[in-house]
Amino acid sequence: MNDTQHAGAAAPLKVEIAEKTFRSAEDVIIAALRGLSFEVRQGEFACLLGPSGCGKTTTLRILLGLDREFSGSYQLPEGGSSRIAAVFQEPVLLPWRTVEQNVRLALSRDARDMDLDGLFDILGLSAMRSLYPSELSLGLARRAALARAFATEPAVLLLDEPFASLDERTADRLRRLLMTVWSARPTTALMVTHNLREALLLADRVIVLSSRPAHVLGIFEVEMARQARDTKALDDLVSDFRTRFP
Ligand SMILES: Nc1ncnc2c1ncn2[C@@H]1O[C@H](COP(=O)(O)OP(=O)(O)OP(=O)(O)O)[C@@H](O)[C@H]1O
Repeated sequence: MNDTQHAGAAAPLKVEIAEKTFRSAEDVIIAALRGLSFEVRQGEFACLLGPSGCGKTTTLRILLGLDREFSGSYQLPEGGSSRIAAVFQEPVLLPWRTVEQNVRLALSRDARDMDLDGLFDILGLSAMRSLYPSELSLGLARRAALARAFATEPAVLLLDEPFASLDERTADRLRRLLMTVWSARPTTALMVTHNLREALLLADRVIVLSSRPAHVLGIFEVEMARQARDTKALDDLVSDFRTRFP
């Protein structure tokens, strides 16, 4: 049994998943999540950090309404022109539409003509608006996917390892672009990652998950201002983190 509630814009994203199981091809029951409970406050950037296969993507799929076979409940804040936006590892762009058309198609009809200059500018996409997805590098395609997600001004933004399989320089540039666009348009955000440094660079709070079946081991608050998180500061944050979560 599950239950989805919608709360006011100031309400947190609240997750209370009692259990989520899968049945394997060999008919074995696999418990992916058990007693998973956490909140993301309004306007906060949180990371879900956990080992490979612990149930992170499963959690996002439940929040996106793509998987309703679980016991428990969750509550999504409301607001924005769309309630929820998602950015996945693979930026699912329509190949026969330009970058700009891909972004505008995500908008509600009455917002289709909105001014997107500022958003394209922040993401360094101004010169790529009329390109087609096949003409974009992987990094540019991810930027287009971020533009599409932020353009809808969602009440919640879910990101599933959006920088995976990029070379480290491109990934780092994109992380910084994400922070610039997020700071310009603060949005309640939950990002899945298994990259500790990435989580400590981006997040206000890191929600640390156990191995499968996932539950919360603890919360690591990153109290340092984002501009101060340079290489040395990140090394210190990593060692603080390792002291708490060996
Ligand atoms: N449709 C499915 N059928 C059976 N088992 C599944 C299914 N989807 C996920 N699982 C299993 O549930 C567990 C959690 O999977 P999930 O993809 O949520 O993990 P994850 O934390 O996102 O992993 P990663 O970091 O490697 O992407 C894994 O053991 C996975 O094999």
